[in-house]
Amino acid sequence: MKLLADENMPFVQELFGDWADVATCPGRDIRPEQLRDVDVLLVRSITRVDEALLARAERLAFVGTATIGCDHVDTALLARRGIGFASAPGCNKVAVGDYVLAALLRVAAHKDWRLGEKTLAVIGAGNTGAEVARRARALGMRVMLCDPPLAERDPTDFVRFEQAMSADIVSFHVPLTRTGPHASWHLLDEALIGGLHPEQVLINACRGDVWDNQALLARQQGPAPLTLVMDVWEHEPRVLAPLVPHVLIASPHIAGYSLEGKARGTFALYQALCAQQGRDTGFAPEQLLPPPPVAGVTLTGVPDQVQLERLVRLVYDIEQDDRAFRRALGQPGFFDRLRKDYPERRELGSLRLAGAYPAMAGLGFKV
Ligand SMILES: NC(=O)C1=CN([C@@H]2O[C@H](COP(=O)(O)OP(=O)(O)OC[C@H]3O[C@@H](n4cnc5c(N)ncnc54)[C@H](O)[C@@H]3O)[C@@H](O)[C@H]2O)C=CC1
Ligand SMILES: O=C(O)C(=O)[C@H](O)COP(=O)(O)O
Repeated sequence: MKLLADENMPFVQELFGDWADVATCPGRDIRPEQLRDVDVLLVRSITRVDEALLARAERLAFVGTATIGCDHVDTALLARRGIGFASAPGCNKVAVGDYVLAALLRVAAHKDWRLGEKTLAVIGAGNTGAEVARRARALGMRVMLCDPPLAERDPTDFVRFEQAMSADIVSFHVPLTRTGPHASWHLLDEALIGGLHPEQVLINACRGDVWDNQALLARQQGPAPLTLVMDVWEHEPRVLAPLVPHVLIASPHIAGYSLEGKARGTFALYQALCAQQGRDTGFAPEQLLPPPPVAGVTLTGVPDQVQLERLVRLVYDIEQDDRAFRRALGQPGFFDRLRKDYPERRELGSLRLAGAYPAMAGLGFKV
């Protein structure tokens, strides 16, 4: 069995090496001719799996994407051609929660805000949105959820989009869709951007095209800019460079890049391929992980917001990501290079807190 995988997918050798002939290559460079004799293709979000890519893939029996988002895969085409498909729902949701928590604490320090006095709206209350909501509640924030597709089934817990957009902080967690009643392409459009209050904070850790980046630039260059946290960008890997100086935290689509999240992603594909081939799964994803660099901390009291930020930074330093992004901006291929060379990052749950109050578990720590 020949397996071709994106070179940025860890643990492929460990999981598939003894039953497949494994080759890897950069995800953006996979060409149709490379797939001629490939049985299994494992990709990440940067490989567009469509008619053109699969033109010569006569043996292909399985495609897996080690990601939550599937907007890069023509799943209808795979179904038509009888090619098995799997993604990794929820694999890196915890990492996205950690990223947004780190961002919230940075924003609060920057604006001299007490988060417990602020409202946060989550647009898209699925796996990643729920992780963010859980952390925000643990910070004492008032949380609004906006998810029209879920609200159609049961409106009880949801607010309308217009109300959500009035929150102090609005965090976006929707899949990228271009058609249908809940299409999310440019969900944040020029008209909406123009109507926001200058004190508001917007966070995008889902897909770049959900925000109109040109319209945002126009707003940021005007007299009343917003506070922005951007992990994802329209037209990645290209970035609208003039926007970056107007963004408080800028990162190269790494919100989900914890080692645990990546391990879960590859493992989900391993499980799906084992199921397709009637093979037993011999591993647990935890077995793939090395011990965390910092395993435990003993607290002597309830940490305040500043101490909490320090505690988060012991595991994940979002400012380091921001600095690396700004340093590299403009260099050829900088976006993909930062992602490829991304330092090993662990989830907050890898840190055990002794003496912690129970709400710390809501923030993602192990207590
Ligand atoms: N920056 C990063 O590293 C990462 C980005 N992502 C992106 O985040 C997206 C969301 O991930 P999950 O929460 O795991 O997906 P999910 O499928 O669990 O949840 C998405 C939610 O959005 C809702 N939704 C759909 N259209 C909407 C609209 N127009 N307005 C409001 N809500 C809407 C859905 O009903 C669903 O509940 C993924 O599709 C992916 O594109 C995911 C992981 C990492
Ligand atoms: O899971 C998703 O969806 C994501 O956005 C991934 O975390 C992005 O990772 P890559 O697939 O682009 O490496």
